[in-house]
Amino acid sequence: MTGVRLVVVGAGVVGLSTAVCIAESLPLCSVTLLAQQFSPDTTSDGAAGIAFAAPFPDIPLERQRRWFKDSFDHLLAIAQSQHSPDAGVILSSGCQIFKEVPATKEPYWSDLVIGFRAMTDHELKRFPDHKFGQAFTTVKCECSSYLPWLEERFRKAGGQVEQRRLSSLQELGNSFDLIVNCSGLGSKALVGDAGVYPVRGQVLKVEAPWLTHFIRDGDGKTYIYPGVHSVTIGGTRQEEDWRLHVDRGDTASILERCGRLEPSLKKAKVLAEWVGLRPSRRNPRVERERVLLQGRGVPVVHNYGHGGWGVTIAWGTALDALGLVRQCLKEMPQAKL
Ligand SMILES: Cc1cc2nc3c(=O)[nH]c(=O)nc-3n(C[C@H](O)[C@H](O)[C@H](O)COP(=O)(O)OP(=O)(O)OC[C@H]3O[C@@H](n4cnc5c(N)ncnc54)[C@H](O)[C@@H]3O)c2cc1C
Ligand SMILES: O=C([O-])CC(=O)C(=O)O
Repeated sequence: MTGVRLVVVGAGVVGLSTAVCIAESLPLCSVTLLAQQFSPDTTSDGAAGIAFAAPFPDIPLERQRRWFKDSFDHLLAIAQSQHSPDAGVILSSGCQIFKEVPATKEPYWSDLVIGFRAMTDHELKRFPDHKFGQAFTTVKCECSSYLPWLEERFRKAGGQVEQRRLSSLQELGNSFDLIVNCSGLGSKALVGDAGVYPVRGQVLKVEAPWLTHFIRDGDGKTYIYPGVHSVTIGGTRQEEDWRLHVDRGDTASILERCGRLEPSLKKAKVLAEWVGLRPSRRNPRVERERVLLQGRGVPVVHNYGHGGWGVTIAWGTALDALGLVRQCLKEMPQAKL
């Protein structure tokens, strides 16, 4: 065998990041990216794409910091390069505000973003319902540009692309030596993971070019994120809600809540409405196992379950997945790397 046949399942931000990391680092492997949906039809495409995260309960904070830092540094380098317009990655400054002072005033990533500080009383006067705030500069990664940009990078590294829905990993057993599963919410059925569940999110894209700074309520339900072509305003966090259609009640509630934070939004034209299902899990699953496929033990590296923070940590978890792929390859005596 001249090279290992590797397949990455899933072409959202997690799958594409993982596929690029593997194809660029392991040029002697043949890498196929297989997915039912590609950009612009993935969950990742509609995400606001702000680099921001809440901690997962059972993953050591050092590992989460590494995921955040590797991703942030990767995105920051793009935002500060000539690739920024094509890749849709920009710097974004703004604030997160809280109605009650939070127990943790500094999130674990406060020293990884730029210029993190507590807001002054003077700055908070703009938000009379809020008592505490954090100001910082982060990156905003717009996946409707970023995913096609990554896909081109993947193809340039020799990767191949196939559009197909899998009912079971068994369908891959004969064609591939190593499977990387980045199927997000699809993992619930594809690998029978009962711990995966949807958290429905609805957002609006509005025209308000005068807004340049983001505002996020610490409750995670109301946010205003100015972007390259429009402002994303949201949102909802509805657990176990599989509805993919726009809910009129949610639209009215988003406009009302965001208009209270930023009254000028009442003058903004609504350009689009969008619903996505966050691929949620108590903790993301970034680990390997061996699965019996058509009588053959095939290594599977999992990388899914990023919930509301997939754009933020995709590159970091992709590097971890690459490390797991390398471990699997070391155990294949015939593999040439
Ligand atoms: C409203 C909203 C706003 C958000 N804002 C942010 C934000 O500001 N910052 C942030 O970091 N995150 C945000 N997120 C979260 C982010 O969108 C997700 O964490 C991220 O998109 C997950 O990426 P993924 O690649 O795992 O999944 P997806 O993008 O859903 O991709 C899954 C891929 O797997 C494929 N697949 C699944 N099952 C199968 C199968 N059986 N056969 C073949 N292919 C299959 C799909 O077709 C698709 O290609 C937001 C989410 C929502 C809903
Ligand atoms: O929470 C946010 O600020 C944006 C986000 O990640 C989401 O809606 O999932």
